[in-house]
Amino acid sequence: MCELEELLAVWLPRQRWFSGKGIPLRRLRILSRHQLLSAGPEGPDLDLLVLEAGQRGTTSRYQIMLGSRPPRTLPAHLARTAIGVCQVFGGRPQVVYDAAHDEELTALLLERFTDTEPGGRSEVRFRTLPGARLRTGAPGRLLTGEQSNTSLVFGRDHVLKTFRRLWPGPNPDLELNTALSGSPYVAEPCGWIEADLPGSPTPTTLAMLQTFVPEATDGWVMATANVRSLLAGATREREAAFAEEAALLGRTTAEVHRSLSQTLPTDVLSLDEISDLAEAMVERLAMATAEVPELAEHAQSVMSAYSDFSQVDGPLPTQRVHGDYHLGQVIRPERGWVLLDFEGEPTMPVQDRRRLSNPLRDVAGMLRSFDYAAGYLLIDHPGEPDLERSARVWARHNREAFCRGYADGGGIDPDKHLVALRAFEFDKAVYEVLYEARNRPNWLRVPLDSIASAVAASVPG
Ligand SMILES: Nc1ncnc2c1ncn2[C@@H]1O[C@H](COP(=O)(O)OP(=O)(O)O)[C@@H](O)[C@H]1O
Ligand SMILES: O=P(O)(O)O[C@H]1O[C@H](CO)[C@@H](O[C@H]2O[C@H](CO)[C@@H](O)[C@H](O)[C@H]2O)[C@H](O)[C@H]1O
Repeated sequence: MCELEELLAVWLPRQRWFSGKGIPLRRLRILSRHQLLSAGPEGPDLDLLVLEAGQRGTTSRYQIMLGSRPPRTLPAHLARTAIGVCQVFGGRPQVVYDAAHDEELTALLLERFTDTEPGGRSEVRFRTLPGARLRTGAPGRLLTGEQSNTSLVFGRDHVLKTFRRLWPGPNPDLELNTALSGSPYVAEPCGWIEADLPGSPTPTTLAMLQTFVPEATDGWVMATANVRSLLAGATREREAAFAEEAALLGRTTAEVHRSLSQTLPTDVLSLDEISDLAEAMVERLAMATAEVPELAEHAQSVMSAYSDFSQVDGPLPTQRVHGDYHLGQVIRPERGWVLLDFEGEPTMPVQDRRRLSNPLRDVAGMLRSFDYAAGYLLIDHPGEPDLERSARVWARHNREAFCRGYADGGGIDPDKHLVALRAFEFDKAVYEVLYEARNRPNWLRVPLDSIASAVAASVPG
């Protein structure tokens, strides 16, 4: 390992967006380096690095924008982004840092889209979609939050989402947003950055440029504010107002599913394929139970839901879906709900995320999210049965409102497919158990408690 790789090997696993948490990092190497700016001896320089991280026999690729400046010249506000001091690619010692925080450098990324020959033959290409109108000049402000990727907002015009974990080929977020282009329910895509990477026959998407949707509140913030006010004694009218939002979200979801089914391929799962899907759910449960033993006490009941699903009266229609649908993926500007982040579950291999699926998978994701909003607020109120009852009633009302909206909007009626819905919900909750154990252990109770309640609700008597 070179010095820079050694520094990165310590820094990478500590990042919020590193998806291999909990598994030791065995190897790290810089797979490719693309110089985006070299400002001379005083710096700063900007390099786009693709790292290859080896863990437990598998390798994953991550993207970082590496800033470098002469030692002791890193502005104070960037001090906490420093990765270390080392010789960068054989040159003089430099302080290297995560350039996503450096507005002087991120402004340059947007400018690059307007270069007269954005495509060119370079290994990294800045592409724009036909008709996209770009407004440059604003610095790229980093969005903070619980993110799997890193997004930069330019003024009130654009968001550049840089994908941290890279998979070969087009990123599903770009693919689906492009298919939905023109829909009022997505943020209009404007372009993307792609690169030819070693070992990958098709270009890999590095980032996606979208229109910024101003003055929007995220669904998770709205939902948790509503539960919180209810627990603090707010009126039922306030709760009912949010249920209207849940119903509108259901209708919007159905509209988006319909558009996806009209513009991208669809299929039908045979009975054998449904059985295979149930088998994949069983495998995920086994993997999660090995990592989180508390799941074991519910495994039998969850398996029996999967077994019921494997025998449903097929065939089951499939199409491209969101894949990781929850309240944090939807924002609410004045015009109605807007759906974001069609990347699918960030830890799943891209070929699985591109697979056609039944739209009830997304319905189940959102239903889980209403449970989450209620359960999250109960973490700080253990042993308060009245609060728990109110929070659970809140979740039930919003789940019902969402399903009603979904069916009214022309989607499959979730109430008529309870066996499939139950299996998808369990599968999502199992995914969440793994996700929380690896990323936010003090949230682990939220999906575990949901599984326990769903299991208890199915026990006769
Ligand atoms: N086009 C947009 N307009 C307004 N806000 C956005 C836009 N895209 C993303 N955001 C904000 O950034 C957050 C994270 O975006 P998302 O695509 O979900 O990234 P990640 O994959 O990292 O979770 C969203 O929850 C939303 O608050
Ligand atoms: O939005 P991401 O693509 O980063 O999705 C991952 O992180 C989510 C958390 O940020 C996680 O969602 C879970 O927590 C949410 C509240 O923070 C809740 O609304 C979701 O229902 C719950 O699944 C998501 O699972 C994960 O893939």
